[in-house]
Amino acid sequence: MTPESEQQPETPFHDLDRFIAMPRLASLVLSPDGSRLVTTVATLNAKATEYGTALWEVDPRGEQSARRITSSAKGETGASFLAGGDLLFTSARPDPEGAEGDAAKEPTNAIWRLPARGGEAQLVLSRQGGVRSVLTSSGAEAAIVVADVLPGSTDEGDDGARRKVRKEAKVAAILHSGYPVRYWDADLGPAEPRYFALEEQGSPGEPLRTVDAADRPKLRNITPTAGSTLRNVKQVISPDGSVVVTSVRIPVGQGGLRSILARIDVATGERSVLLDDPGYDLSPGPISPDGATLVVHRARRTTAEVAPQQTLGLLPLAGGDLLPLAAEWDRWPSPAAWLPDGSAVLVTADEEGASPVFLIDVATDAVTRVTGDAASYTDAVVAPDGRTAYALRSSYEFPPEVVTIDLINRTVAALRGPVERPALPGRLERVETTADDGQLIGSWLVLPTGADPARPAPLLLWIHGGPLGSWNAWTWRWSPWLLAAQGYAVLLPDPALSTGYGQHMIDRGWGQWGKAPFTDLMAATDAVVVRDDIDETRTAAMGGSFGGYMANWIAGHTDRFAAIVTHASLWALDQFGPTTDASYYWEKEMTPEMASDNSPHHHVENISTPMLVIHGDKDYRVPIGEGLRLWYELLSRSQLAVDEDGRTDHRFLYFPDENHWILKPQHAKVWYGVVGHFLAHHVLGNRTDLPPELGL
Ligand SMILES: CSCC[C@H](NC=O)C(=O)N[C@@H](C)C(=O)N[C@@H](CO)C(=O)O
Repeated sequence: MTPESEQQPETPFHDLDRFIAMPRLASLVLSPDGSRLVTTVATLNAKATEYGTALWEVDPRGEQSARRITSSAKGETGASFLAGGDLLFTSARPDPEGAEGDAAKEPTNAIWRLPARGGEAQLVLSRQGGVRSVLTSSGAEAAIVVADVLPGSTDEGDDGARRKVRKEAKVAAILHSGYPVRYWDADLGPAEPRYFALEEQGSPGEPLRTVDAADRPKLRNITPTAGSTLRNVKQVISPDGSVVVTSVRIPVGQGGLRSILARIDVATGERSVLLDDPGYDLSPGPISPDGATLVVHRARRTTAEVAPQQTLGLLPLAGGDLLPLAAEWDRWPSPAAWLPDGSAVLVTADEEGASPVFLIDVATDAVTRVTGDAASYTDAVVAPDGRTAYALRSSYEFPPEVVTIDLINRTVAALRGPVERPALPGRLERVETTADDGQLIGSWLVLPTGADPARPAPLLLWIHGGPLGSWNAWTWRWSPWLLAAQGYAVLLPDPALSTGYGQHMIDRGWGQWGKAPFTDLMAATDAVVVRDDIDETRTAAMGGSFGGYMANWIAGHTDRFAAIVTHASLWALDQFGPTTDASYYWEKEMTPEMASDNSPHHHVENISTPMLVIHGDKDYRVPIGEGLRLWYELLSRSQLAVDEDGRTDHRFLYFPDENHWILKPQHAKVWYGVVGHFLAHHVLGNRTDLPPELGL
């Protein structure tokens, strides 16, 4: 323990067990009448090895305390209100009305319904292949189910029989003829997503009754011939439930894919192309309350010379041209909801280290910033009065919480949610510096309690991933407060390629990762190490994913840091391109020459800084080959001395059963424990214990 931390009041960030046990809030849905808000809370199980989720209700008026409304060992998620007020959700919990022998079946995600009038949740629908998600319409008692089917199956019974054959033969093999074959940490296939209409028994609003399995609602496949085109795409349903608009990913030859928009008639399954623009990948935003207009999100398709750009448009669903929406606004908006009178669209967009809520007037294109604080908003929903919105809000000072937003007065207030804000072991400051080309570089600086000129804090430079992102929201994955609790200051800069600073910030780093992103990071570091509350002689750099790429690049280009931590990092760009799960994306990011010019592995001989390499074997985005090659090349070619046992000061923390993220709570503890140990040794000169769970 450092002298600094001994004097700090205890916070959950001083104890990894308390940190992983903090409940985590995600998602927010509002009932169509605006009277009920439902969120999801993840809590740690008794063995501290897994998170389970439950649904909680939050009073939109802020009067009542939040209350838990579901409970089961398997957890609940995917909440969505039916027009009449009943709540659908998904869960792999057992059916209390199930037949004998059901308990022995492998649990799959099924659809459950919690009646608005109270009472127990009832199983609505379960199928052998499980259910991915449910979409409900706001104005009619209609629901669409997204679920996977084996492509050759003729109906639900046949799908079940084919699954049984695979399962009993213990076959996991997948025969592919197209691309992609993996996504983040999931193997794609052999099943493919389909959309189903949920054919209800009984009339909307009719009191629920306990129904026999045979009488339960049925699924009607409305996309039987979709092939693999609906994998990992977004879809929306019209307010009257008659139309689904979806992205469709079409092959464009040689492993490439692009997204167009299709309209599916729910009654007939008839599908038509709504919008196809070879220059853009398209995804659907919300449909206007009158059902006439779709918000379209357009992501410009890149080349090595043309950087990405994201814009919105309005598309008449009855046919017509796409009308750009706020095209002159130099931000990348994510559409969230329409105002009930159809006059404006509520969006969020990264902006200078925050992600505020904005309103775009559809008649004038005028953009109004609604939330003024330096926080990030997600899951925004609008109440039927059109004056109030609700959202999840977080920042580097607090994890997600439920807030109410007054759209007229532009004020925000926290509601009585299921979780409290934790005490922090320090404070947050916004700092800025100017790069050589005049670009302003903004950063968040976490300062540990007690840092002052008499006791300057050691500094950790943390580099975000993407690279198209920004340090602007709370993350459980890289919490700077755990390091602040150990006495470190943590610098969170937004270099070139970060979002929220205009298109120029993207353009100046595109295809040149080793140039402006690197020099911006160094400029941000230079600007804080001159502070008298920071100790310039004790610094380290860390990053994950693209941030890990940057950490590797830094290692080969400067010895200013005492240690470097590189997690799930890109090392050799020539091999990364064809082995990542989305090579077609990478192909449009750099030419082979640019990849070679910007590849950290060419600079391994310059590396003289101890590096902690961290990688998960199930990482399909940055495949394990990057970590393995980095590790071997560090040992065989970097400048660090090797002792007679073949050991250097480099370390490799390998997770055989984790992916791009470290998800298991016990592994998150090991991650933070090993990182803390490595930094204490190389930055502070302290010997600390390794996590006992490593068994060393
Ligand atoms: C397949 S090429 C990279 C696509 C994407 N880049 C977008 O900016 C991406 O996934 N990059 C990862 C290498 C990465 O840095 N991921 C970030 C953000 O998800 C991370 O923090 O993991």
